[in-house]
Amino acid sequence: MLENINPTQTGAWAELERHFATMKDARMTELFASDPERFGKFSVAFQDILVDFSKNIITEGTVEKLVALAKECKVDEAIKKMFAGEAINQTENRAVLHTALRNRESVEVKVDGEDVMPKVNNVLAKMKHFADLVTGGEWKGFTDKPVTDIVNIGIGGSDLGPVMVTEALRPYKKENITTHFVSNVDGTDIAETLKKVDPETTLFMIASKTFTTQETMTNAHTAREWFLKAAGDEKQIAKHFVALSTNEAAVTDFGIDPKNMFEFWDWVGGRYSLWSAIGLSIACTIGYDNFEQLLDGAYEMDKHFQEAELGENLPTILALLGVWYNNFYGTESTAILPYDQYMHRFPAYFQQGDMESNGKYVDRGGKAVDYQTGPIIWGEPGTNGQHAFYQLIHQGTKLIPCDFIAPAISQNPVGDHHVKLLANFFAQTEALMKGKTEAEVIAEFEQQGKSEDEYKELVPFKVFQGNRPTNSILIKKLTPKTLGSLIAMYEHKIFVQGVIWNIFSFDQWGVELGKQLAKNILPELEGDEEVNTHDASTNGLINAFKDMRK
Ligand SMILES: O=P(O)(O)OC[C@H]1O[C@](O)(CO)[C@@H](O)[C@@H]1O
Repeated sequence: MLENINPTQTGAWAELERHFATMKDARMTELFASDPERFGKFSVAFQDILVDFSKNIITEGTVEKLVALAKECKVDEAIKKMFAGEAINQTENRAVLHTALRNRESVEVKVDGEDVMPKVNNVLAKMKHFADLVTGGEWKGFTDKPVTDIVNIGIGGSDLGPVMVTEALRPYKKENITTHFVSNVDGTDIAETLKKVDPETTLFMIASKTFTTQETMTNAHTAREWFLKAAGDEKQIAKHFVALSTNEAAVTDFGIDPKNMFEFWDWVGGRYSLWSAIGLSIACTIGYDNFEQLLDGAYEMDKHFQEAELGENLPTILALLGVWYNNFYGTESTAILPYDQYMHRFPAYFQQGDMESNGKYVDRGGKAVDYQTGPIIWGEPGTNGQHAFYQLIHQGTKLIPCDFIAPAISQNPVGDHHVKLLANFFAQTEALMKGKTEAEVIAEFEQQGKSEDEYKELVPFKVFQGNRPTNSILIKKLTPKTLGSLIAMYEHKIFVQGVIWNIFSFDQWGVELGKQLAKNILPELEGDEEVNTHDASTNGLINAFKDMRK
């Protein structure tokens, strides 16, 4: 059980409020000018990852007070409880053990008195065997041809993780396998994918923790019909359909042989499941050895998270900086900006990871909170974002803390692309911090030989206030291992924030209402009768939809 601690009632919070009053007008440029050691003090190197958080509106006192808040909110105890398999997902009475899936030394982890590691390792061994057959061209279809295409059908955590990782690790892709992802219930998604593949050489992975999700089951049934039209015999399903799930009964009902089911367990949250059997599409795309490297990287970060002092602990530091802006500066969103094209789905992945975890207004005591919880997460790869939304980050009225992520070594060292990309990466965080003063704008005009009359009206538009906070996360190279560490770092950041905000980060009741109402509406869309069971807007829209289809 995690304790019910209102963070705003702690001594550390009151201390932070007082401290904020002294910090709200602080300028980062001045903090840098007054401390030549600032970069060293506010950066942490972890293996091939360097996190520089010196471009934040903080002093050593800020960090001390934030760490005191983490301590008062019992973050250290919460970490121990999570890793030990306590049922910290209290509203579902479940342990939270995605960390056991990458527990590479197989240290015993007990759930209800049973060590889960033997079954974790059994599934990993089964995944390895299967992935080796697929990538080795030995898994054959109903006409005895090797599989060339995988279609992963899943949504949310059963889609975004595998999509993000297979995209991020595209340079490690096996040449003989092409992987596709279908998630949306919009028929266009599956229809367009099926146009690209051949039933004789396609393997479908039905990825669903519950095996009841409407979108996934609808797409899975469409794929099954499409396949059977070509194969003509249900017995062939075994060669072309596997299930990644916790629900053996529903998998069997669907017609998939349980021996083609890769199991995981209710203590793996959907948005934390890429490390489990849900990662089978990853293992079959980049090869099992690389999948294992991904697990290794996450495990290294797990150890750091458990062992490092809170003030040196990367996930905790990132979490505390987020709390500082969210709860004291009143920021509403955080941008994740990878300067790596392969990481283009990384922001979307953590949009689910963070917003489904910490988008909660009820605290662990069941009461509505009177402070802000999870931020809005968004982002796009640099430099595309620069030419789209950075204007608002630089000169808008909203303060948006940003994480900039870049590899030092490119997977595609073409000409001078990478140094140009990285020049932008460094320039943006510098510009966001320094801004440009009125005097600098005027000096620039004068250098161009412009008279005061020519420039004076333009000056205010060209001033940048600066003082906009960023973290820079520089990684040596985007490898399976560094990616594993990076993902685990963000996962644990979300966890620490949830503990401090006194919410339950591992349930997602907020997605249920829409699902229920859609179920009620579905039968009403059949037939011609006018619908009048809802509010006037919903009735009006449904009836207009029916009219349009006449
Ligand atoms: O894997 P499942 O059970 O199909 O669920 C898919 C997704 O649906 C949710 O339950 C809600 O959107 C997510 O948490 C989950 O990742």
